[in-house]
Amino acid sequence: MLAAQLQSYLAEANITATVEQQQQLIAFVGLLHKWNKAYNLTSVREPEQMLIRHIMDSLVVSPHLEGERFIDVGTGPGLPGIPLAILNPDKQFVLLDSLGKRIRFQKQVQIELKLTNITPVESRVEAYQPEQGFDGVLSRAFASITDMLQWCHHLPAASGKFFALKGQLDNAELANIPKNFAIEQQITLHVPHLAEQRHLLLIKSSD
Ligand SMILES: C[S@@+](CC[C@H](N)C(=O)[O-])C[C@H]1O[C@@H](n2cnc3c(N)ncnc32)[C@H](O)[C@@H]1O
Repeated sequence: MLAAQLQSYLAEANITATVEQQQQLIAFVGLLHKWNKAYNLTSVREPEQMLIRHIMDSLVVSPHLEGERFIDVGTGPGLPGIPLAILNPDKQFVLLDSLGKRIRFQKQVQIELKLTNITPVESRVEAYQPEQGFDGVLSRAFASITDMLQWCHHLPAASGKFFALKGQLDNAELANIPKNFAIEQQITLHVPHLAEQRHLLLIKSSD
């Protein structure tokens, strides 16, 4: 049932996934559902809704990713990082969150789904010092754009950018982003069967 739903949502969104990737996505939903009570992972309780609100909402970002190395800041249970890692096995994803129990959940997912391209990290983002800058800094339901840029300015490589997944855009928030950053592109995302507006902001340092 869930597998058929996923297949039709992927077709609607024009996203290609192998049978194995589809199985991994469904298994991820199963683990989110199984461990949600114990780990308090998401307010979305039903697997059918998780498919739309978490899996598809993450996957629609995939066609817009540029580069090989990404960090998902404030990833919680691995959103959008884990669905994107499943769909893009050639890209690497650091999944960072300050809450240990969410990182423990991600490690369990990593083992059960045999994901070799994710690295769960428990840290506050402000304190995290990577050896190398990232091509992309992903965020979803993390912080205001201004706070996110202030806390994460040290993370992208010189050519890297921020990929901020947002709901309804707040004009005041957009107008007030720090002066040394510029919104390069504002993309409207279409998530099958989701009524709410979704946007992806691509932001670059203008220094
Ligand atoms: C609302 S949740 C969003 C989780 C996920 N990105 C999603 O879309 O479902 C925000 C997450 O950010 C984490 N977080 C908040 N401040 C943080 C910080 N300074 N450094 C790292 N993680 C942080 C929280 O622990 C929480 O898991």
